[in-house]
Amino acid sequence: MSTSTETQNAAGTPATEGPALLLRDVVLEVGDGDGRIRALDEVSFEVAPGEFVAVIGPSGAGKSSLLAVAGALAAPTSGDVFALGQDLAEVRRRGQGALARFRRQNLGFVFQSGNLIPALTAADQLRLARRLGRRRGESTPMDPMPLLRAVGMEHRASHRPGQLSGGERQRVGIARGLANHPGLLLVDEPTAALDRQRSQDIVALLAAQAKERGVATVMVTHDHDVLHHVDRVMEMVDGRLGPA
Ligand SMILES: Nc1ncnc2c1ncn2[C@@H]1O[C@H](COP(=O)(O)OP(=O)(O)OP(=O)(O)O)[C@@H](O)[C@H]1O
Repeated sequence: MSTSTETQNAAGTPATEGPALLLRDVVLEVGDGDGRIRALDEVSFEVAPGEFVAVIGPSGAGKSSLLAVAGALAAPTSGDVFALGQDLAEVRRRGQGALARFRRQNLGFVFQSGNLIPALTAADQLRLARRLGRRRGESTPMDPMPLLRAVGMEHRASHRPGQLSGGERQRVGIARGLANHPGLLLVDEPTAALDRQRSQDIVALLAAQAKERGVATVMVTHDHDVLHHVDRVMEMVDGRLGPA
């Protein structure tokens, strides 16, 4: 079910007047028995449509856990998570299939080193993502070229990941993350495998896409040199999130 403010745009993506991501008093406990810890400790967090937020913090602070909860990959122990106006607990109650569909159709993920499928060309990475995220009644094959052009990779459309540089793979990974017109893009350490200049280019690209497409973007990073590209920096320490 959706919140009362929700409408559907032409692409079928839920569009809300409220935040693209809302976490309220979220606790995530992980591990067993005595080893049980709070990876997220009463986290409250809002991201507006088109806003680009960086999350920094030491190793083990809970940054990946935050992305997992926001991306419907992990259920919080307590607290509420709304993505694009949808209560993820409610989507989860409809079953794993509904949850996976919601994720594929509405959320985008970008991983550390692109995480591309080795056998597919850059264009086919996007086509596959689009197919997997397609909504009922949508059948038109996707033209991957506009998106590849947007990330400066049109000239590499028929290259496979093994024929691309680290920065190029990351660009294709970003294009793939945007293939289903997500309202929320979750990005995990996008510059980990890149040199300084490429890191700047990639994060500038994410910032431009957030603004052009109105996609709320949450980026976990250790790279303090790229923070001038984002709208807001949050810091995670021992499972607690606050302004940096
Ligand atoms: N499945 C799990 N079982 C037990 N402990 C876990 C599990 N997942 C995460 N943790 C613990 O939860 C805490 C938060 O982990 P998380 O991966 O979210 O941190 P992080 O800030 O992303 O770290 P890094 O920057 O090193 O990737 C850590 O102490 C981690 O060891």
